[in-house]
Amino acid sequence: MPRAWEEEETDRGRNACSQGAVLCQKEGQRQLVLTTAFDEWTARAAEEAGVDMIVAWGSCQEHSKFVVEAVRRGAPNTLIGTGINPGAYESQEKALKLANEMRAAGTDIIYCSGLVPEKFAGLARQHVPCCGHVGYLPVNNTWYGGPRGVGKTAEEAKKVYDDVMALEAAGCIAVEMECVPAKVAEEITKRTKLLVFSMGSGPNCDGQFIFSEDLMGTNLGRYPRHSITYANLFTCAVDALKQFCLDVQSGAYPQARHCIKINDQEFARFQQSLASSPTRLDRVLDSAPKSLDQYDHF
Ligand SMILES: Nc1nc(=O)c2c([nH]1)NC[C@@H]1CN(c3ccc(C(=O)N[C@@H](CCC(=O)O)C(=O)O)cc3)CN21
Ligand SMILES: CC(C)C(=O)C(=O)O
Repeated sequence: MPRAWEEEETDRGRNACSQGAVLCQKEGQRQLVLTTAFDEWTARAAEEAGVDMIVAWGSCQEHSKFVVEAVRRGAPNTLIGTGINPGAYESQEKALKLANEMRAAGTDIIYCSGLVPEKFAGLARQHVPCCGHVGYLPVNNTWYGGPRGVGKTAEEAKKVYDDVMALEAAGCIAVEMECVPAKVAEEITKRTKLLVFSMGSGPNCDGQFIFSEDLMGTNLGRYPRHSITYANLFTCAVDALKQFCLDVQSGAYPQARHCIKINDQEFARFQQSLASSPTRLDRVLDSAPKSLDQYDHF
């Protein structure tokens, strides 16, 4: 018998990789693959590559909508999670309103780091699929004192476990576990119903999540220890643009095949119509100051 996710993949429509199919991963059939996309072509590349879920967001609600719409155009058949800053959820009502707007823009799962469980519960009651975030939370950076592994002491590891249980009780369907020691992440994954997406938390979760800029080599900053890089697209882009500069400067571009033709007869008629028009040089000389008197007004 085909496994749930295989069945659904034979009939690809919007959300071929549905939440139901995704939740079956909890049975350990295979690791889910997650990455980020902030534009249409990266989303298309992720979908063509077979990524299970794309996480996309912007700097504010309006920007997030714009990003999610582009990502949905690029990846019509892939599950999308939208990260929303917990600060944007001023109230329970606002949380629902924002979540609905993001779902209208094309997202499937509301992804939020640092949101208090009560607000997640409000969303879950309205059947909004939610993904929480535990371990190192960049959005709460100040409290962690910068990026670091979280859960390296028994107490801190237990706190991560408690956070996951609170998200589970609030009705979330998944959690991103960021920079938690692999052995701790494994023990917690064994004990929660939630899908656990590992970002640097080892192999024994339900999926692996790496930023697309790290995978493709377009990260302009530091590559975190957990990242892996398969291409150097930034270098490729610089090479392509550099070659264009060289070709324009040397006259190698454009060639005949880049140019639009006009038949000889039409061109001859056009030239005739210009017979009495001054040349560019005439016009430039004509517009040059005749004498310094022109600058009287200074
Ligand atoms: N390109 C990119 N990749 C990411 O993984 C990523 C982002 N951006 N932006 C938001 C957050 C920030 N993240 C980070 C950033 C740095 C570390 C970091 O410095 N990690 C340590 C290992 C920690 C430890 O061993 O205690 C490192 O040495 O890389 C971790 C997560 C993950 N996220
Ligand atoms: C997707 C986002 C919330 C993330 O994982 C991060 O910034 O670490």
